[in-house]
Amino acid sequence: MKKPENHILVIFGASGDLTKRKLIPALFCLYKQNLLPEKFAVLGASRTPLSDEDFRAKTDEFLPNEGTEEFKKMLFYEPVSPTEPDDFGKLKSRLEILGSERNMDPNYIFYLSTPPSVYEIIAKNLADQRLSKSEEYFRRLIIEKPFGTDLGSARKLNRDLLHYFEENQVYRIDHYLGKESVQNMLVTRFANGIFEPLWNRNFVERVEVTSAESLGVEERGGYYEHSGALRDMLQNHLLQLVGFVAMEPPVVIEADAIRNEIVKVFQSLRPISEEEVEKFVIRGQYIASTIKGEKVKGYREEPGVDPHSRTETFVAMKFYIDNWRWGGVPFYIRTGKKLPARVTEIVIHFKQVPHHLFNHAGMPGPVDNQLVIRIQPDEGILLKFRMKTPGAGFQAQTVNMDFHYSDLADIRLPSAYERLLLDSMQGDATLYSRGDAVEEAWRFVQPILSAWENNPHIPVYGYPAGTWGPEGSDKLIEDGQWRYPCKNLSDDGTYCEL
Ligand SMILES: NC(=O)C1=CN([C@@H]2O[C@H](COP(=O)(O)OP(=O)(O)OC[C@H]3O[C@@H](n4cnc5c(N)ncnc54)[C@H](OP(=O)(O)O)[C@@H]3O)[C@@H](O)[C@H]2O)C=CC1
Ligand SMILES: O=C1O[C@H](COP(=O)(O)O)[C@@H](O)[C@H](O)[C@H]1O
Repeated sequence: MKKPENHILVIFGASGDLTKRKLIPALFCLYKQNLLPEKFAVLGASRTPLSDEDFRAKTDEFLPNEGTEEFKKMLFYEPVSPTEPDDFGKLKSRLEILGSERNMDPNYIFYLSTPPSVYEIIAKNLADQRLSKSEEYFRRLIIEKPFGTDLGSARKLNRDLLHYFEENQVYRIDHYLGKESVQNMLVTRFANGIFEPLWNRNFVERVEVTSAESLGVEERGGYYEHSGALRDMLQNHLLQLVGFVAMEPPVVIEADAIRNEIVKVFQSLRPISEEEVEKFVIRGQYIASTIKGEKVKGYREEPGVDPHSRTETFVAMKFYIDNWRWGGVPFYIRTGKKLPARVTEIVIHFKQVPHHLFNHAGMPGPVDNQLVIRIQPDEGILLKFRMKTPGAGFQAQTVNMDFHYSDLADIRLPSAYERLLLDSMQGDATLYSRGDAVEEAWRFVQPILSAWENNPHIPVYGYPAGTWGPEGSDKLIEDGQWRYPCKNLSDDGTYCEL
């Protein structure tokens, strides 16, 4: 693979969690694979006063004990407050010094790993120093989610950023798109002749997307209280997965071609009105329970969480995509914390046969064929179909054809951040969200946010930690049930209303 052009990566918010836990380890993996540019430097920039050495030492926790010395020589630090214009003058001088010491072109990527409240001011201060645009060199801006907290703020954020940078310079990270198995969906669908003819309303009964986490909110209660599962996971990661499942074949595998198709899917999402929210959307919050004899905290007992909180830690919904391919096919999506397993998967349920030849006395009823795309863990694809049970008569049973990525010898799955960072260095925005798609996704979820805000009577159902969420989520699916990759873990699998 061709190495990216020489550049300096500036990370704002470099003293924070994401930098040490994800970004620096991802850069180290790229370094080990010899995928970083010939000449490259990382300049950490945040308010905490740190020296280069302090910054390097801070990265130790998530790097291997040995073999990192050469890599760490590429890490530098400059104290910068996003709101201090003078600091950006110093940042510019530091970039020039680093560039001339290393004989590098002034290509820059600015990674905003700060709270979103300072995205605009950082962009402005960069622009004021003439660091945002250049005729000759590349200037890119990577931003972390959340891209706004509702439709209005998302539109404002886009407008604000596009005041200083062009859309093709802005890389909005949705780390789900960096997952190998998500990208494989494109290959599975469009590099095989067997799936695409069936991938439509004529053969598909319903589509299910689950992203379950076994962890709770851990130390992020303060952030999560103002976010909840709808904003944190559904508006972005889950809808992006829907985009990949439902999109039309792009003309070419290029950023704009793929992103155009994803936007079209989002534009075709049938709007759910505020009045319909109760019918189509179920929210829940985990409550204390006992899992395998051990007491587990409820969400309201977590640090940073209001003891009367009504923030949802679980959301499930049903919706339709009103277009030629998917007209009338229900889509069901759900996500939640403190569920029985960490699993993200997409299930395509195919329609049953029109006449049940083998459905006579003593035989189990017809079962739909399912294609399960396992995003994580144990990435792979599973096809469930019926086979004759060996022996007399015509007994049928469901069997699995099961591919696991781990069966591919010598294949290491790169982390999402590794892939996405490398893509941004190559100038490839295919796996980054485009502004219009982000706004369309907010447009779709906005009535849900408004309904919850305006109608406190809409229930937040409690579900015991370690179970699959509120009972109502099962009732969303009229003819069938969610695929449960494992059973409830809670000893107390009862439901209640908060
Ligand atoms: N951590 C994660 O796993 C994920 C994080 N994200 C997103 O990434 C971004 C960074 O997250 P994370 O690293 O966890 O956050 P942290 O709070 O750990 O770090 C953010 C850094 O930004 C700086 N900062 C904090 N508040 C301000 C402020 N008001 N003005 C200027 N700088 C500030 C701080 O550095 P200093 O005080 O030194 O300036 C801090 O170290 C956020 O947008 C988050 O939503 C997205 C997905 C996952
Ligand atoms: O963006 C987020 O994603 C994580 C889940 O990511 P995964 O790669 O572990 O599936 C989630 O825990 C977090 O709340 C959310 O902000």
